[in-house]
Amino acid sequence: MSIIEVKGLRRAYGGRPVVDGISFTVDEGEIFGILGPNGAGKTTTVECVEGLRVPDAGTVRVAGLDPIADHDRVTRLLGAQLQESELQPKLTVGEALELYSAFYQDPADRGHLADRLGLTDLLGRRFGKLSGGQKQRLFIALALIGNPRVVVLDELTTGLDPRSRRDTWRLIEEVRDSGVTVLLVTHFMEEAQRLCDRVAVIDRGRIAALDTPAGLIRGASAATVISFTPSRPLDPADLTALPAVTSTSRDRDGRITLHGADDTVTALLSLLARHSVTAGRLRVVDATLDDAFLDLTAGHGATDLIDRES
Ligand SMILES: Nc1ncnc2c1ncn2[C@@H]1O[C@H](COP(=O)(O)OP(=O)(O)OP(=O)(O)O)[C@@H](O)[C@H]1O
Repeated sequence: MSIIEVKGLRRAYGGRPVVDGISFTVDEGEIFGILGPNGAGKTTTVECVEGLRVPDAGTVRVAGLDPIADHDRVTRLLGAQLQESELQPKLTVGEALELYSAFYQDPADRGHLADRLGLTDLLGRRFGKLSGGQKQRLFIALALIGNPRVVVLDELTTGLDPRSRRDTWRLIEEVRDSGVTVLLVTHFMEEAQRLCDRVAVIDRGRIAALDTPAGLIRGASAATVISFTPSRPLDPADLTALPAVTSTSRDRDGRITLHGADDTVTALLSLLARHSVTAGRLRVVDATLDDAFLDLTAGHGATDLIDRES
């Protein structure tokens, strides 16, 4: 069953459309990812879902409610991650939890929430003294304090070191496992691949693709990446003529990389046999969500988005 429905959403700033007819639904209990290059319209989209921005056109429903007309009811069932600047540096973790729980009629048990998010030992610590990972844990706790059915997390792990990011992923999975639907905006492909049940790739205000991470990879024009160093030079025309090849490149050392499909591998092996060429350090790997993303958003600021850890 869908808990979020977005249909034909449009929003312009100063006459410039930044969200240009976006439609998607999020099923209850899934982690739904929103990916896209900088400025693609991701935050504007989720802010319309949260009722923080008024759409110019289209409809948004959260559990059947209009986030603008039914703002109070939507606020009670949707938890949004705060931005760092929204908390006073002198506020302690315990005070922040107390303050935010006062906004709800039936808040979550603060002690239990602090325990679950590893904040119990930090209750007396001021917000300004927390590490990046500790702040993110507090933001997740504050997003959950009203016992929401949906949480919206917008670039939650940006700026975290790899270990804190992985710890945060585990927490997000636990949140989902507790029955809460997660709408996750991220720039990290590895994060989307690991966490998301489905992903919408937004490019220039429109949905470029919507599928499971595996489906997006399969749908990429080059699902297989082949690299090898031939024992003798090969005719580039023979390589580009291989079935399903979408790109070929050769580096300074003569190593060749082909993007293609399973058929490309078989045909390449026949080509090499026919020319009595051996393939040094032959590697055949599946494309990643990075490859699919770059394919879908070619040339639109996408290079900013590659997970640099990988
Ligand atoms: N209040 C505003 N007034 C004018 N332009 C805005 C406003 N908010 C956002 N924009 C512009 O709208 C476009 C989409 O912004 P949005 O924040 O939705 O993109 P995004 O995909 O979340 O980007 P990023 O990945 O960089 O956070 C950008 O060009 C942005 O500069």
